[in-house]
Amino acid sequence: MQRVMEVARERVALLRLLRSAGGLTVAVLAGLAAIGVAAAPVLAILVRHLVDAMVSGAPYLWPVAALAGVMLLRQAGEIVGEAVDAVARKQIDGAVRSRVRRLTLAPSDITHLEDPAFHDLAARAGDQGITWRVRSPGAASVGQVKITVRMLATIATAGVLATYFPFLALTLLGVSLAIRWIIRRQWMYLESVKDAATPERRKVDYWADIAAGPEAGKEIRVFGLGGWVSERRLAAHYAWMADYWVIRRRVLRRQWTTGLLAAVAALLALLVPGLAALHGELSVGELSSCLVAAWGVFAISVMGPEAFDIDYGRTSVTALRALESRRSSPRTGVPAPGGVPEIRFEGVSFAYPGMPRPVLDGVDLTIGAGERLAIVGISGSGKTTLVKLLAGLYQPTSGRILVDGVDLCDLDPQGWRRQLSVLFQDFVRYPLTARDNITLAAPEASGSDEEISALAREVVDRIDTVLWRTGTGGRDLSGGQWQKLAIARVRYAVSKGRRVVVLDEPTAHLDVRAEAEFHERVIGGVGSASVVLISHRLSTVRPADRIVLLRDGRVTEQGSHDELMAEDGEYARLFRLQASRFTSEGAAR
Ligand SMILES: Nc1ncnc2c1ncn2[C@@H]1O[C@H](COP(=O)(O)OP(=O)(O)OP(=O)(O)O)[C@@H](O)[C@H]1O
Repeated sequence: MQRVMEVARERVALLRLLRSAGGLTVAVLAGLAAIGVAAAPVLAILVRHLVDAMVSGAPYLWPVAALAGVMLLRQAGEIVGEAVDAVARKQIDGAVRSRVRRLTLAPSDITHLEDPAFHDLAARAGDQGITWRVRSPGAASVGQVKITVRMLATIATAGVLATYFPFLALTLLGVSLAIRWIIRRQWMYLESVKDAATPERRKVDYWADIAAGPEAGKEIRVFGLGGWVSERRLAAHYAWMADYWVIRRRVLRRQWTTGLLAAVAALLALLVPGLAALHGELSVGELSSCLVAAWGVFAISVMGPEAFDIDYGRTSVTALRALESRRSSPRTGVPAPGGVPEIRFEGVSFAYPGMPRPVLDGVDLTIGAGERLAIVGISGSGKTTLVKLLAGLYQPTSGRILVDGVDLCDLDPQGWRRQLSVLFQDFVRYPLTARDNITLAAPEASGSDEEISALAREVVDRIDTVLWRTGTGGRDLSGGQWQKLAIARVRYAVSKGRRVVVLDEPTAHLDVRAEAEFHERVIGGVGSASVVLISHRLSTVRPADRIVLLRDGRVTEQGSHDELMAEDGEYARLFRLQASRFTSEGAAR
């Protein structure tokens, strides 16, 4: 019973999706549905009048005209229906995809983006691509309309047959629905097998993207990985489909049961009215009507394409519901304090979801208002993670981050981020204009052409140059030019009022001159804002007010460059190691 309720809920949810198709489309669908429901029983009735008139020699012009009219109407309905269905499908699919995108973007942190279960649900909820059927929520929703029409038409046609043979009508309806139920169960089982393999399907998509996308194109060619990538894609495809193929073969072998049931039902549908006509209990017209009606009832046993659309697409609805239920209401909080804040990490620990060991393990650190703080440490010591916590992209597992004494968790995330300007180590190279690549760091503000051009001068002549290598008329930048543009992005955001600047490896791609000028031009140019600078190049961090060394998830050393050198600890050792490589002594070694 619970399962029946669940299926009914799914079906209603599918019909509800129609709201996204727009009023006019739904109205036309409803009109076509009415024609679809009425056509089959009306045809069965008209056939009787036509045949009886012909047999008795009465005029049969009007039954012919009526019959032709209904058939024409049904045919026209099917033609128009194809187009309207396509429109409705597209509108619903578009709406569902937008919904999934909104749900993906809604959380103010990024924990969900690293949860495979979230990605599986998002893949199921969205358009599932084109296999031999279009597997999408729109197709399922339109399919639900069609199946509803078919069911109502079948019941009405069974009603026509029941006026002569109620028991036959009921039996035929029962057997036809049973056949349908069996086939549907088999296909649903198959669909659940495929659904369970969604993580495998994502791997197929990954390998397909790697093979065809521009990102990995260079390495694939230089490493000679073309064949290997194709094999991995194929292997992923087999891993995804292997169980499915085995089970599908088993299901196909079992089709004889439904074939047998169908043969018995067809025999009954022919024999019962036929024998009655032989015994003079039915006129030829009534016999024709019964046969047409019986065939109409029997037709419901055939799983039309819409049934597959529903069973393939209903997983979208279930997944969308699951995504909705995971949605937490957007985090709000108190407005971020005004002015340049003091930021204090108090015993902050953090482990990535699903990871056994914490990356940060009791970090105590204060970033004074207006301070130029550098964070150094070996690769993987947690520098970027600290920045992500500072930006509120993750919550500390324990401990807290205070902004002018207010817990970061209690601050309005959007308001807090309006105070930050972050240049991530893996900053995004947006396939947009140079202007957009700069101004999107402070989308709420507007910048004059002059100021944007001044910021972009070193990189491009025209700020409206499109930086999209695969786009028509676009051009690409070198790694260092992109980094300069990303730095321009930060400077722009600071000019629009950001008060805390975070720079994660901002000079990694810069040439020697640009690196040498970095401190004066970029750090010196941020005015009273605080700066958190992360770099492996210790020459870059040397002028900072304070340098912090992260090790084993904790702050182990801190002080100015001179203080740390005097301390002669890990920082001093790393600094000497780097410096020695530029001295004749180091070069000779
Ligand atoms: N999204 C993630 N999920 C799981 N573990 C992660 C994730 N991001 C980073 N880590 C792990 O956390 C640790 C710290 O990574 P983080 O990027 O903060 O180091 P880092 O000090 O910035 O390194 P680098 O100097 O190389 O940039 C690493 O061991 C890394 O493998």
